[in-house]
Amino acid sequence: MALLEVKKLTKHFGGLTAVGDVTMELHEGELVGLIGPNGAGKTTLFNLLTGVYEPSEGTVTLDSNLLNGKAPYKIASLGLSRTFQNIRLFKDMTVLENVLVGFANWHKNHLFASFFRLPTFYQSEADLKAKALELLAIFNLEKDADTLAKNLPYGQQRRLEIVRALATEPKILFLDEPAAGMNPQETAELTQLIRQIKQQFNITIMLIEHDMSLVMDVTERIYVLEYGRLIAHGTPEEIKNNKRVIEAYLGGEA
Ligand SMILES: Nc1ncnc2c1ncn2[C@@H]1O[C@H](COP(=O)(O)OP(=O)(O)OP(=O)(O)O)[C@@H](O)[C@H]1O
Repeated sequence: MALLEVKKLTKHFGGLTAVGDVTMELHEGELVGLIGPNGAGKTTLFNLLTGVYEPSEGTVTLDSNLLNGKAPYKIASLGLSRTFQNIRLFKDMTVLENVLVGFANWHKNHLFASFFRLPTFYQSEADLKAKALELLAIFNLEKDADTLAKNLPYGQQRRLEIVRALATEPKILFLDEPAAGMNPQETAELTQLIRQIKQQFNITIMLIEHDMSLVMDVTERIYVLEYGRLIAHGTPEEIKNNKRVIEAYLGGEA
């Protein structure tokens, strides 16, 4: 059974159907791409999956839990984590503090564990700090632990955002245009980082990205949206050669 099941998901904004009748599945450990021209509905779809928007129609199910109508923090605590198109770090906090906030949000939502003093909750602050530093070390940010987030170079801020999203130990990580604004070297490092996350954490990742070489390089399957509708689904090779997809992109740029 799929980890995440999306059935006939639809979102209307007034007369506009931003996402229409989208059906898709994510399986455990997969790295899946979500592409489409500007305004195709990619971010709206992420917002529907993470509870920012309520669907007009359709269902989202994670591990047999229906997510419709649940608040974003609740959905996060069930195992969905995301990054945003525009960096949303606590810029005046240190790198380490940003990761600790990730932990804090997650623990706050595990009241059951807290109440019964399960080990997942009752770790001391020192333990959490050690765990945060461990995570930072995996992503080569440990040396910057005490640096204010705003003083990190752009590429590393994006990297930190991903680390913070991982701090909640998600089952699925949604990355919304992680390469936006990056230079080629930063994009190459990001490609490596995404591969590393998949290998080391074995989580499911869904990636929205306009950088086609990055998407084609790292993903196993790709869904393509245009005007809110799924127009294609397949391996990177299949998508690269799909006439309908090529038309959508050429049309979008014309
Ligand atoms: N809150 C909103 N209210 C009204 N319309 C919206 C809202 N959010 C998105 N839209 C519209 O829905 C459509 C899909 O937008 P969305 O941002 O999901 O596309 P996208 O594929 O992520 O685009 P991009 O690649 O440019 O980020 C667009 O026409 C957009 O203007």
